This record gives sequence, C-alpha cells and structure tokens, in this order.
Amino acid sequence: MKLVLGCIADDYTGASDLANTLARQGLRVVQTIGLPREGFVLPEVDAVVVALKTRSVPPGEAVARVLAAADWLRGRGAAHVMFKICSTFDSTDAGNIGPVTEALAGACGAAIVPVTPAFPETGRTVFQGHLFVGSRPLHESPLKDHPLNPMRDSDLVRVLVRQSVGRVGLVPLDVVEDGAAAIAESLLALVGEGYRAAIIDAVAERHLTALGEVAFGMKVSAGASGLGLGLARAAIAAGLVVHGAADEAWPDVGGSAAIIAGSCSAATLDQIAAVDGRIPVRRLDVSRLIGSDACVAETVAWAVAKLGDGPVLLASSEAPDGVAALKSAHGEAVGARIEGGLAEIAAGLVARGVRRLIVAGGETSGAVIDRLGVAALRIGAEIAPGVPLLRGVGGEVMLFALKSGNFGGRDFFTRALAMMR
Ligand SMILES: Nc1ncnc2c1ncn2[C@@H]1O[C@H](COP(=O)(O)OP(=O)(O)O)[C@@H](O)[C@H]1O
Ligand SMILES: O=C(O)[C@@H](O)C(=O)COP(=O)(O)O
Repeated sequence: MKLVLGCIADDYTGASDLANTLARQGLRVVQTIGLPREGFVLPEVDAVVVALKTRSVPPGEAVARVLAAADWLRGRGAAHVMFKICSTFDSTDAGNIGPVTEALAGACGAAIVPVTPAFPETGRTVFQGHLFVGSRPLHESPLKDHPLNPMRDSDLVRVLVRQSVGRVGLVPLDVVEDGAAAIAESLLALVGEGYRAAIIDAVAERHLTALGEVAFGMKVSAGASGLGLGLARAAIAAGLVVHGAADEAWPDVGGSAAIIAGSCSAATLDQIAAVDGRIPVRRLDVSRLIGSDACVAETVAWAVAKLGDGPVLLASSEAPDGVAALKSAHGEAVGARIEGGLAEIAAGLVARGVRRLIVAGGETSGAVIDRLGVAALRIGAEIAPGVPLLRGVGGEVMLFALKSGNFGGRDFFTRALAMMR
C-alpha cells in the first residue's frame, strides 16, 4: 500500500481535526499516536496523520520528531508531507512552525513551503497575511490569552519571520482568487527572489481547493484543516482515491462516560457552563492538583461515586485572570503539570470503567492519550466541525472525542455524549 498523503500534526486534537477533514472528503485515514511502534499493522488507508505533541516543546525536539515522522511517511510512499498546524497559528517566537517547516523543506527537498492556517468552516480566514478568528483579528480574539502561546500579532508573515531563518513571502488574495496557475506562478517568482516560505491568503473553500491543487504537486505544505481539504480534493482529482470511504459502523462500547477539560479557551469555558447544573461538574483546585497525589485520588473517587447515574465533568479550566494568577504563582511550566494531573485522573477513571471519554484541549488530550497508551485512532462521524468521534486502537476498547479548545458550539458536550454509545 502506497500512501497518497502523509500528514504530521503538532498536537492530537489538530490531528483528529485534519483526519476528520480528510475522511469527510472521502479518504481512508488513520491517526497514529506518534510513530507507530514495532508490530503496528497499518490498516489499508490513503492517508496517515501522525499525531505528535510538539507544539509547545523546544524547537530542536519538535524538529527531530517531525523529521522522523516525515521519514516514516515518505518510506510508505507519501510524495507530499503536510505539517498540520493550528488554525490560530499557535506558536511562539521560538517556534515551532518556522523551525519545523524549514527542517521539513530541507529534508524533503522543497524549494518553498506554502503556509496557511485558513479554515473557513470554523471562521479562520487569512487576508493580506492577517489571520481572522471569526470577525476579529487574531490578536483581538480570545487566543491573545492562551495559557501556553498567547497570540498577540495577527500579521502571519511577521510572526513566521520571527521564527524563521529564511525569507517569508505572501501570496495575496487577488492572486489566489485567480486560481491554481496564478498561485503556482507566484510561488515560483517568490523562489526566484529567495523566499523559502509563503503565507497564502484564503477566505473561502474555493481558495483552498486551488491551493491544494498546487500544493499537492509540491513536497511540503503547512496549514490547518482547510489546506487538508484542498490536498484531499487534489488527490481525488488526480484519480488517486478511487473508492468511496464510508463511515465505519462501530459496535457500542458501553461503560461509563466522562469529560475532562484542561482547555481555558473561551469556547470551552462556555461549553462547561452549558452543562453545569445538568450533569455533575467538579472544578478542580489546580494548586492542589499540581501539589498532591491526594487530589487525583479524591477526584476519581468523587467521579466514581456518580458515574453510575451518568456522565461527569472534571475541569481545571479557568478564565484568563485565573490562568494569569496561577502562572505567576507557579511559573510557566504549570500547564504541563496540570496536564499530568488530568492524565492521572483519566487513567484512574478508565481503571474504574470509563470507556467513553471526551477531552477538551489539545495539549490536555495529548497528555491523556499518551497516559492511556492508545496506539492509534480510527475516525468516525463528525460531532462538530473539526471534531470527529474516535475509536482507540490498542489498550482498552474506547470511544474518544478530543476537542480543540476553541472548537464546537455551546452544546458540544451534550452532542458528543449523545453520539458516544
Ligand atoms: N487553571 C489553569 N491555569 C493555567 N493553565 C491551565 C489551567 N488549566 C489548564 N491549564 C493549561 O492550559 C493549557 C491548555 O492548553 P490545551 O489543553 O492545548 O487547550 P486548548 O485546546 O484550549 O489550547 C494546558 O497546558 C493546561 O494544562
Ligand atoms: O486547527 C485547529 O484549530 C485545531 O485543529 C487545533 O490544532 C487546535 O489546537 P488546540 O486548541 O490546542 O486543541
């Protein structure tokens, strides 16, 4: 089996978001958790999305892990490697979008890398290189207060320049509007002028379809699910995906259901508020969670006592003021310590019979899925744009929903629970 498309995602929710987009277009796809271990049998698929937890690690570590994944994918026939980044360009001046993109270009022999976080279905659009989240520029959106990577500059060329060694150009919307040939010509001209990456404007799916046509013929691209949509359409147009991928019918897994929220994003805070009072909700004392094992045990015991009556929600999530206070009391590394605590709680719940688990937050999902030892995820029906139902491969038979902090409507948790049987 030769892969039509090889993808590497910088976090686990981002990976399932992309896998969902590819599957909705008709590709057979599996999401692996890191590089598959020895003995992992790759199912018959068109695309693999390797989920890494590299968004907030030191750049050198991110580069090494992404290059190993690219090598693995190219070894299975993937002629194009897409690096899946966040639709809100989550990164810092240290990286990791710039360093990873440049390293991938070097390893794969790409003259230039098109980069776009546009994902119009979820309100992410790029115009004149500036990213909008709904109607607001990125730096005025809730992402300005992200606990790990506050996004305070909407000019993506400027943002990527700060993370890159090579020059970063722009393919503006008027060129993209003219279609694939115009985009290709513009990229070629940028290569001639010494540019090594280019932000691509896109405000509608047709722009991403045109970009996909061009990018699919290149070695490397970087972007969010909108780019994935374009690449999938290009693969289909090239006649490389000849079957129709149907949603798999999964048998019920039963067991108890729980929600763990570590995202402090505005959408998640609202989604928690929407179920508070309707299901048992425990807002964790985060200082205790990171300071004592007792908090994990107490939280699991509290949940287990209630799970017989229905799902419960456990959250470390707080509004920006609370996050800022915690960071000033415990330092920048507090996020990783909270993730560790939430992952222990998840393991405790699974040991006590939870088989349907919703996790809100990309880094949080990474910590939980790693702790549970899940090897890969199959992609099921779409719960909300960017969030599919997932079934674990390896470990306990379980259903998951890994929700990007900012994705999903106010009723996300209720919708997800209704679909997870
Ligand atoms: N109360 C809190 N204060 C500070 N940081 C928190 C708090 N609760 C969770 N975090 C951390 O914030 C980060 C949220 O990131 P993530 O899980 O990726 O969510 P999102 O998908 O919204 O980006 C994680 O590192 C998490 O541990
Ligand atoms: O592209 C997106 O917005 C998502 O797929 C994603 O990567 C979001 O990251 P988190 O909000 O950290 O889950």
